[in-house]
Amino acid sequence: MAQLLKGAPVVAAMNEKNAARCAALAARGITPTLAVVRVGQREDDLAYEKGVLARCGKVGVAVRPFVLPAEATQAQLLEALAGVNADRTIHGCLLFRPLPAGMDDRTIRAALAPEKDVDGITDGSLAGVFTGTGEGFAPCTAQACMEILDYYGIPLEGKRVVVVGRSLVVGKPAAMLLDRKNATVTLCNSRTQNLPALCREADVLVVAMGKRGFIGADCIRPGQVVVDVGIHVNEEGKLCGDVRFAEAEPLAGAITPVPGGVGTVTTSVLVEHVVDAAQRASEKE
Ligand SMILES: NC(=O)C1=CN([C@@H]2O[C@H](COP(=O)(O)OP(=O)(O)OC[C@H]3O[C@@H](n4cnc5c(N)ncnc54)[C@H](OP(=O)(O)O)[C@@H]3O)[C@@H](O)[C@H]2O)C=CC1
Ligand SMILES: Nc1nc(=O)c2c([nH]1)NC[C@@H]1CN(c3ccc(C(=O)N[C@@H](CCC(=O)O)C(=O)O)cc3)C=[N+]21
Repeated sequence: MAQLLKGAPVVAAMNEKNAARCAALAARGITPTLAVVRVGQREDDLAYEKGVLARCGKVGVAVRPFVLPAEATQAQLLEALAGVNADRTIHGCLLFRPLPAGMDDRTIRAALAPEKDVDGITDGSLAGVFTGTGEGFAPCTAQACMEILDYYGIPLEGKRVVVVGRSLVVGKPAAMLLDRKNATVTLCNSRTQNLPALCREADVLVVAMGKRGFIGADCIRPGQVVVDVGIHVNEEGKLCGDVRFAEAEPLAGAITPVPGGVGTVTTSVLVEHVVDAAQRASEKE
């Protein structure tokens, strides 16, 4: 039986801290405020948005939705972002991606003011993750993995960590953050050979490949720590991860469940970044 690395206590601890910091800012007349920019009505955008609204409301972060129709042009989205950038009462911005076909992700990302990039999508934020200088913000999901490992006291220094998936949203920044903890990190991609054997060598296995149930018992060494970042909906309409939980759980030493794991912590990291951004902005005034 593996230890369950549930998100709930991590979220509770982060909520408490975020709420206290919000109250301190409110006493100075500042309401940390997040702009949520969405193009169209994609289902997983809406699911994430719902979680963000609930979590923000709970700790005292205001949310300003900017919703554009699915057929909006790139110029219209750039205009919305310019409005977000110019508005001094907005401290952070969450832009749902992937963007509709026909919009250039790079152009759009570059349009967001780096100091409002609480989701870590601009090159400036990612450079900060790379250099460890603390400028910008790390992508929330990558940081959520770290928050869980930290909360449960999972040792990383000198440990072998295998990260499966190298997207800029999760895998690559997670590898950088793990490296910063002096773990020995192996970063895998779709061309990686002998993935199961490689996975079994890890002390900590982080899975962010976007393939439902891809990781099974053949990839797990008894006692391993498994962090499952994947979020999918199965045939029964239930949330599940990239890891086949029923197979992995009896082998693993500790494992994050889906639902109730990394995904729940992601929103708390986002909220923390908004509070950080509001605090930084207030210190500049
Ligand atoms: N918990 C949360 O809050 C969040 C969860 N997610 C979930 O995390 C998962 C990953 O998301 P994201 O990073 O955006 O996904 P992407 O599709 O952008 O990236 C997937 C990565 O996995 C790699 N990969 C795919 N197949 C294999 C394979 N057979 N062996 C090794 N590597 C492979 C790809 O390699 P290559 O580069 O070679 O193509 C790629 O680097 C998804 O399930 C998503 O829903 C995402 C964001 C937030
Ligand atoms: N710029 C950007 N950043 C994202 O992080 C991003 C995005 N765009 N576009 C959409 C996808 C999808 N995504 C989800 C995250 C959590 C849940 C989710 O269901 N969360 C539950 C918990 C899930 C669980 O229990 O594991 C919750 O917050 O309560 C769903 C979807 C983020 N995304």
